[in-house]
Amino acid sequence: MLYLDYLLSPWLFNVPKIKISNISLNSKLIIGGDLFVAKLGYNVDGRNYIIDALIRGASAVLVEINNLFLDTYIIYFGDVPIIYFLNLSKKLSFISQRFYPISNKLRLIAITGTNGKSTISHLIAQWVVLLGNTGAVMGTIGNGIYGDLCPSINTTESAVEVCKMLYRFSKQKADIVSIEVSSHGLVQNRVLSLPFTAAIFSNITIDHLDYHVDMKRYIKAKWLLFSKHDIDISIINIDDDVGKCWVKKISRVVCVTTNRNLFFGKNEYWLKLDNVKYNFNNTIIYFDSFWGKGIFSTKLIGKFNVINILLSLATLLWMGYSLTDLISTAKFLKPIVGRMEMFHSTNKPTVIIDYAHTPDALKKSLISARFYCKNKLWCIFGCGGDRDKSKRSIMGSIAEQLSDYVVITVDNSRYENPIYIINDIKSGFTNKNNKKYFLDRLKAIFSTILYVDNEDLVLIAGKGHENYQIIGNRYVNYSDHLVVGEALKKRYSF
Ligand SMILES: CC(=O)N[C@H]1[C@@H](OP(=O)(O)OP(=O)(O)OC[C@H]2O[C@@H](n3ccc(=O)[nH]c3=O)[C@H](O)[C@@H]2O)O[C@H](CO)[C@@H](O)[C@@H]1O[C@H](C)C(=O)N[C@@H](C)C(=O)N[C@H](CCC(=O)O)C(=O)O
Ligand SMILES: Nc1ncnc2c1ncn2[C@@H]1O[C@H](COP(=O)(O)OP(=O)(O)OP(=O)(O)O)[C@@H](O)[C@H]1O
Repeated sequence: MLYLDYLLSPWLFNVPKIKISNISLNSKLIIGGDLFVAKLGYNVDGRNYIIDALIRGASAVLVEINNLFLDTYIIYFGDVPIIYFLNLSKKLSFISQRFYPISNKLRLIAITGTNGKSTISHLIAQWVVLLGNTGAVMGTIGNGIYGDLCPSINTTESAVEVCKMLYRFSKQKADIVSIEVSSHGLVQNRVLSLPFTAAIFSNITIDHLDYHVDMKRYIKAKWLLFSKHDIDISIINIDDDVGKCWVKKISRVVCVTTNRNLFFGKNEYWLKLDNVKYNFNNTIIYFDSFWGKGIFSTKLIGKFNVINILLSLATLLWMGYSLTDLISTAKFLKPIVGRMEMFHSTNKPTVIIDYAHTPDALKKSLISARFYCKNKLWCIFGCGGDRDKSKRSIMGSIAEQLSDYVVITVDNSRYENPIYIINDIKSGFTNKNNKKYFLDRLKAIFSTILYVDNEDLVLIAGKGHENYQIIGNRYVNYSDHLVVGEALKKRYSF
């Protein structure tokens, strides 16, 4: 509970003293005493719901406007002030943080990049827990104290929800929160007010061009985290060309690389891979860094997970965790749900479930999968509807080049006809050999697992942890994990 005049005092002085019990962007969630924020939406104009919010008992309304002359103008509906704000989307994170303050002991870590955000954020939270602290995460897999996550709507939730959750984590005495920050989240200022102890950049490759239009604008959106946010240190993957270019423009940075031939100055912060050994059940990592050298083994598999682990390690080292403790606990880090998760049992084919849904992720997961495959490599995947169409044919071409058999199926078709999506993927193929098509994902996976040889490996890409299929606007129960479990159970030993 807070008073409106105090809440808005950095921007306005003539605001009445009214008790506010909560902030909400959605009129449907307003209950008596709440502040309703009516913003210009991408689908609908939130200002159309002001009356709805008032009927439900809103005690004040903030309205986003484009007109400079109306900025900070207040009209009243009975006793309820309706306040016009220019650039409300830029102020909302600050307003929300004033309403939902966090302890200054809570350290926030932002993770951005096309791929690897969930993996890195979960690795950090897990590692922090292994070291005796309380870690929390916010991102695609869910939000909450590590081990007790609630499903998320967005990778990065709205400015209001982010602050609300941090307030809760702060009360739950979390020490560290790792927050996935999407490019949409940056453009929409969802984390603008947050003081980040560290900001991590994993990589940037083609994705989300339906929203950003071209790569230049997509990169510019990601750069917002490092140029317009409050950050103590940037932890940058310099194997990535964009990351390499950015470190020249950032003053406080830890450079992370898998290139052992790179050397760093005495005054630089750095961490590099010295050597790596990939085994069937684990990966052995040798590294060198500003903080010292080390070796550890991890249950995470897949080449790309090496840089994810190194970025997490560099962040925690910079934050003051001991090198010895980090090394001794690394072997307890668990693979992240739906990310290069391998299912292997004797006399049955090996199956990997991976969330790869971008061209680069699919390429890297297929390259990694090949390493664990003794015979033929099968790739089952689809592409999302109403999202970046430009990646579909590229993913088709990658799957054709890097696997022996390709099975195309559906993956969150939303309002698009799945046949058109499949045709877009097909347009990336150079021939018709070794391809199968299924409009039913369950059948695609079930029949493939029953059909393949014991020595084959089936990579199922795209849905990872998701336990639904989005058709139209309906979330229909569906899980790759359950289907794989049933299919492997059903398969008799050859
Ligand atoms: C296109 C887009 O980014 N939309 C995001 C945006 O929604 P919006 O505010 O424009 O929504 P809108 O439907 O036009 O509604 C406008 C306003 O009217 C309000 N309203 C609406 C109906 C009503 O009855 N009453 C009411 O008050 C809404 O609550 C909203 O405040 O702001 C919302 C709050 O932050 C987001 O949840 C929403 O994400 C939608 C669901 C979405 O699908 N976004 C995707 C594209 C996205 O953001 N993806 C990224 C990256 C994911 C990845 O890396 O793969 C993410 O961070 O999730
Ligand atoms: N460092 C990396 N480089 C390239 N690909 C990666 C990397 N890390 C993970 N991937 C691939 O991306 C997929 C998604 O990984 P993860 O969920 O960690 O990324 P994300 O950035 O959170 O994705 P999203 O924002 O879409 O949820 C993985 O299943 C894997 O195929």
